[in-house]
Amino acid sequence: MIRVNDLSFAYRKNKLYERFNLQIDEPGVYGVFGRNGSGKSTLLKLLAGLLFPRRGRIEVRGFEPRRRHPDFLAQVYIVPEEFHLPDLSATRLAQTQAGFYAAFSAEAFAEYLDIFELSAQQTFGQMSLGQKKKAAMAFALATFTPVLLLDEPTNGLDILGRDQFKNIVARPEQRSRTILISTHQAHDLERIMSHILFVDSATLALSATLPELAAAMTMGVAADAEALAEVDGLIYHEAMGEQWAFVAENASSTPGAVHLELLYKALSRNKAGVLAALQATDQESAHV
Ligand SMILES: Nc1ncnc2c1ncn2[C@@H]1O[C@H](COP(=O)(O)OP(=O)(O)OP(=O)(O)O)[C@@H](O)[C@H]1O
Repeated sequence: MIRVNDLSFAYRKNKLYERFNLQIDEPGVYGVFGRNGSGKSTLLKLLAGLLFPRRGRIEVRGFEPRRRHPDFLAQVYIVPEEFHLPDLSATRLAQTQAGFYAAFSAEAFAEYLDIFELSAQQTFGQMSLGQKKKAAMAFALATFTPVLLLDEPTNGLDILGRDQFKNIVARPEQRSRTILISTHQAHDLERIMSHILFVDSATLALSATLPELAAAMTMGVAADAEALAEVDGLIYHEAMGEQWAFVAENASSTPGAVHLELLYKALSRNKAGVLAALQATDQESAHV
């Protein structure tokens, strides 16, 4: 469905991706993580055909995004972190733009606006920043394009708005889509993610499902240094007052707890340890 082979991309002399590979074959909610400036927004724009690779090949649902074929544009919807909405009401937006997306659902749009507590008649010019973001998201989610790319979707949303967003993404009608979400709100969004992608140093450092991560690692809090010393296979730990948060290899056959913020820190500080844990479970399951 999405294939990136040997991608190189640079903004003038600023090399961002070098021999980058990514393969996505199944629908799901993919969390795209990485440090500031690691290239998450750039990756989403490359997949949407808004930027062009310098080298390598990108394929999304059989199309090369850079060609911007109309059939490709009808299948992929992106909400960049910064976007512009014309000064229209939601109703008018649907009338003017829904026609581009064959599976757009006016009923779902109305329902999502309702969940976000927005009026379909109010114009975007009269909305706050967070309300505009919700309106853009409601439209994007109602397009039902097979591929949906959301850059920092919960930035600027209040606590209830974040819950509303999560509830919509988790609804059954969204399940057949491939949704890529670039975010730093790991803790906030971990409940809805099925896969994790981690971009680091111009490469894809990690691509795993949540069950794979839970089989390979466990994450939690040890009451004190003594308790931490008893944790086998430590990959990462950090002080939290008297307590210690940790990521460790999961030696048991029951899934460990996954906390994406801790995983993110472990990947940033000890990528080799995380990858070794994943590889170890890979080999174990290959022997079953
Ligand atoms: N239009 C541009 N022109 C030149 N350089 C750019 C441009 N957009 C981004 N960059 C640079 O490319 C790098 C990656 O930017 P990008 O926005 O893709 O990162 P990101 O992972 O989404 O970051 P953040 O987490 O801060 O949103 C950064 O070093 C940034 O300065």
